[in-house]
Amino acid sequence: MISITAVANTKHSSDASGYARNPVEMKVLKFPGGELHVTVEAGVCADELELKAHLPNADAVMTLLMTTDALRRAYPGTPIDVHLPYVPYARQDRVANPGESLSAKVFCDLINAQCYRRVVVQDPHSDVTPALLDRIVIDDPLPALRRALERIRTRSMNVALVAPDAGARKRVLKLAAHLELPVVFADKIRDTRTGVITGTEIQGDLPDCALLVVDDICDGGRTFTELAQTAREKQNRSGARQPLYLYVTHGIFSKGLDALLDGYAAIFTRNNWTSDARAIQV
Ligand SMILES: O=P(O)(O)OC[C@H]1O[C@@H](O)[C@H](O)[C@@H]1O
Repeated sequence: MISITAVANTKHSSDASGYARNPVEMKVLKFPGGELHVTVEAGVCADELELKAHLPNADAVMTLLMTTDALRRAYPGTPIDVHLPYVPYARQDRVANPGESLSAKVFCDLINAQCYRRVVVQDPHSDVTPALLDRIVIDDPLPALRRALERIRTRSMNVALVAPDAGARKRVLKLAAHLELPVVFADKIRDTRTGVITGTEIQGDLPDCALLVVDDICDGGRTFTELAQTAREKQNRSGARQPLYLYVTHGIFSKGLDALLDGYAAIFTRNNWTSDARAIQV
């Protein structure tokens, strides 16, 4: 879904904030052949424009590009900020096998060509996205994670963060340092040709406290169901039974929540792509 807000400076009016924020209506049509057509409302008072775009598929990406063009024509010279909580294609950020495309670069080049004033994203998958996207602003990840921790702490006092794989390690270490929490490391074993996860290992002993697995994305969920199983086996061997929780910024949950909820006492997310309210939005 894409929404547009017109922000107008009202410093000389009675509005206390100094800014008026008004929605800009937009219409998206799909022709029988599959092509899209976008029309935006013209004439809304705007010193700047904000686009919010949830981009779960290629039609949504095309709609964003056409909306941007429509805005440039209807509001010439007005700066546009785009908020892309999830950056699609950011996960394929290196060429792992000869002959592959570099998807992250293809998508970031498309966004850079739009010349937005700012591109605001949440929890980019790796350092490659900030390196490729011009004028990127990364939203502070701590408030949402703190809200998840508050919910857990009402059930059990101490919490350790778990980095589910090597890719998550740097992110989780940084968050844990800010929050002064211990960290547990896990390693996901994946076949790079098929993408299939073939196992998970957890390093060392598990601390005697609740465990919060933290990652950027839950897609099909295999990373997390495998990790939950490995954690349970480890706990069974040591006789401990610390509750396991999951926090992901982008809750795609493409295979639903049932299998995940077998392994986790609660699932927290900043962006729930599903209508399943069992994933707690924080
Ligand atoms: O296992 P699923 O949920 O399909 O995929 C999510 C994982 O794949 C990675 O890119 C994400 O960072 C996360 O670790």
